[in-house]
Parts: sequence; C-alpha cells; structure tokens
Amino acid sequence: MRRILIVEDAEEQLQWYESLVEGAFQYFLAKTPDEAKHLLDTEAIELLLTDIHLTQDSTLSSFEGFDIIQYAKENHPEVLVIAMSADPKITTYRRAHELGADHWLKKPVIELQELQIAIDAAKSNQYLKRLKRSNSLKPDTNYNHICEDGLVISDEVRRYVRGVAKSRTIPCVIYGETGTGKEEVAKLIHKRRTETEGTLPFMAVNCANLNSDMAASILFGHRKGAFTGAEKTTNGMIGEADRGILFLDEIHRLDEECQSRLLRVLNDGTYQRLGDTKTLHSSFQVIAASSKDLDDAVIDGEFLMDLRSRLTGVDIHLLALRDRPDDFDPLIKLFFARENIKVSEPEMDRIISRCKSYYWQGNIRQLFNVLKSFATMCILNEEPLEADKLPEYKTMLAPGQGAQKSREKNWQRPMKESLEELEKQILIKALASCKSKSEANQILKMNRSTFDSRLSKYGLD
Ligand SMILES: Nc1ncnc2c1ncn2[C@@H]1O[C@H](COP(=O)(O)OP(=O)(O)OP(=O)(O)O)[C@@H](O)[C@H]1O
Repeated sequence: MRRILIVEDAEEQLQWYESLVEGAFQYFLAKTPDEAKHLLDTEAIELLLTDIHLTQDSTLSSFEGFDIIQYAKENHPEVLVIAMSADPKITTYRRAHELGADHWLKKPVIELQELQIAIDAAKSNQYLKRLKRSNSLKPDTNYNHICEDGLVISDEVRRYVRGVAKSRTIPCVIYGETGTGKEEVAKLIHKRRTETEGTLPFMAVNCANLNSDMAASILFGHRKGAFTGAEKTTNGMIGEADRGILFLDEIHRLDEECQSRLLRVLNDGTYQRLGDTKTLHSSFQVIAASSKDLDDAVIDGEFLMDLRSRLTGVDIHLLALRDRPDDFDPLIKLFFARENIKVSEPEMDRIISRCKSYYWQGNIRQLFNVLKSFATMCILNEEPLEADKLPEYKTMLAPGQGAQKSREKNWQRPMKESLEELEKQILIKALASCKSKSEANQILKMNRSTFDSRLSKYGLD
C-alpha cells in the first residue's frame, strides 16, 4: 500500500482527508511544517499532499506549504508532491510548480477519485521531468539512402537490437574496441523500445570516468549533507533510469562497492542512496558495454561473479573498423552527407580506398574525426578535397607500425647521413654491452684514435 503524508492545518479537513484515504493508502497526518518535515525524514513517504496556506497559527506565514514542497524536493526528490489550495490565483499554483510540485488539487477535495486522477497526472509529470534530464533524445535526421537510423550496422547486430528492445528487461553486454559504436547501439535499443512503448529515459554513465569517491553518489544518489558539498538530495542515475534504460559504459571499471550495490538493485529493484537508510525502488533495463571480456574480468578478480551472472543475457560483439572493410563506403558517405559536403564520385572512391588501408586504433570515432579535420583544412585553404591530403596520425596505424614506417622512410636521405646514423647506433650498443671503452674498441677492431673521435662526434664520450 502506498504511503501518503497529508499536511493540513484545519482539524476538520484533516479528519475528512483521513476518511477519504483510509483503506486505500497507508497514511500519515501533519498539521505543521515541522511535523511534516519530520515525517518526510523518517517514514519513507511516497506521496505528499500538502495544503499551501497553513494559517492556523497566526504567527506562521500563510504560504508555508511552499516551504514544505521545497523541503520535500530538496531532501526527498523521489516523493511525488501534490499541492492543494482553494486559492483561485494561478500564480499560487505556478509558484508550487516552480518549487517542484508535480501536480495540484483544487480544494475542497470531495472524492477519492479526484486524488487518484491527480496522482496519475503527478506521476506522468514527474516522469516527463526525468525524461527531459535523460540524454537520449537527439534530432532524428534521415540518412536512410545510406543506412537505416543513421548507423552502419550489420543485419545480425540489428536483429539482436530488436530482440533486446522487445524483451524490455533482458540485460545486454556490448563488446568492442573504443569508438566501435557501443553507445550508439545502446541508443538504438532505446530508440526501438520507444517506438513501441513511448518515451522512456536513457541514462548513460561511463564507469571509467567515475572516481571511486563519487561513483556511488553519481549512480545511487546521495542524501543532502551526506558529504561535504552534498547540498541537495539526489536520485542518482539508477533512480533517473527507472522504467527506462541504464547504459553502463566500461562496466568492468566499476569499483567493488558499486558492483555489489548494482547487483542488489538488479536482483530486487531496491537500493539506498549514500548517507540514507531509506529503501528506494527502481526498475530498469541494464545495457553494459566493455572493452574487456567480463568473464576475463571475473577471472582477473576485477568483477563480481554474481554480477556477471546477473548480466547474462544477450552479448553483442562489435567488430573493429579494420575488420569491416565493406563499412568504409557507407560510413564515409554518411559523414559527408551529415556535414553537407559534396565530393565527386572518383575522389570519394579514392578517399574510401585510402581510408581502408589504415588500421584505425580509434575506429569509427577516429575515422570521423580525421575526416572532419581533413575537410576543415581543405575548406579553410580553399582547396578541393583530395584523398592525398588526408592527414596521417600514428594512431591511424597499427601499434608499432608508426616507428616501422618512419624506419622504412629512412633511406630517403644522403647516404653519408644513413651511414653515420648506423655507426652511432652500433657504438651505442657496443658501449652498453661492454664493461669498458677499450673492450668495445677491441671488439669493433677500430683504430683507437678513430674510435675516440667518433665517440666525441656523437656525444658518447
Ligand atoms: N555504426 C555506426 N554508424 C555510424 N556512426 C557510428 C557508428 N558507430 C559509431 N559511430 C560514430 O562513432 C562515434 C563513437 O561511437 P560510440 O561512442 O558509440 O563508441 P563506443 O564504442 O561507445 O566508444 P567508447 O568505448 O570509447 O565509449 C559516435 O559518436 C558516432 O558518431
């Protein structure tokens, strides 16, 4: 049964509300702001119904209901707040709304049904406020002539996405190197769900960016005053994701305490915010992403076995860009279409084939960044976009390949320079391997004065 707190200073009206809600709610009654605040702090209230004009005591201001609304929203943001007033002025209701009231009721309230309608409206409003804070809604531009949903994804991944979205609850782990589109796939699952269920929150957290002091507070919220700087009580990402999707990027980087708390909320839907004993509820679909196999993370002692089991559902593996050569064509065309840049067909083909020759350590994100830099430089210099102007960064090459490439280019200089470089490297190795210069000199069988002059020339003496 839902727990309601009714705040009303007039005794008769309080009795009336009591008779109205009896049997339908577990109720608590308060006549003054102090009583109301105390009950809010101690009784895990879910719904607050407060009069705005609390005037029984002539020393009190007539608008103390505002104070209670503000207190509830700052300290117990999960509580649904309905403001009541017989005041016909719209400004009164607007102020209540600005302070965070989720809905209002015009007094007198005659029937329980009126309250129930107001509760439904308040719930929708609270949910809409959460949606506005959620970070999934981005303008949907149509690039269907290149790829569906503006994403270049294999049919297999699209099938998994549809399945995960349809189930609404099954957990999903997306694997892939950085920049392969893990978050984009998570957002696509969200998009598919909204198509059938209407808008729902999508909260994304990168666990690698959470420092361990803040991780629990960001995920599970905190109570006002729980630590220095905690000025407001917060819901945390877990609370904000209620009825929607929580995307946990780099989940294997979550600290152990957060892993245990996460396991609990995934098991029974309950959690506590930092510094609070109140039990809160949140029910969401979890989508995790990881660049490390979670089973390996369990074996390496970095990830809780139980949490790994709880996350067992659908695993989606995204290939590195270099292993999806056919995707360069649509990805590069998508990039230029989005940027509204026209490129001739033969030049486009050259750009695509040049891009295919790289390794792309940063995958699609890096490809787009390099294309952006390339296009910007050409436009600024008023030059046509030509494939041979594509910049080349070391991270576009395979790890270690950068050094090798520069060695390969080493011959393109005067022979004397190359021979001197070689001579210097041999002398360095000889000095490092021998106990003395004399020993190095003997092994190299050089004239001693030539040997000494070379050491001096290369700064090795
Ligand atoms: N399949 C795709 N089609 C089109 N663009 C994509 C695709 N995947 C990724 N991108 C682009 O690459 C960028 C990076 O993608 P995303 O952030 O989803 O990668 P990630 O795998 O989550 O990276 P990280 O592990 O570093 O968080 C996106 O902003 C998007 O522009």
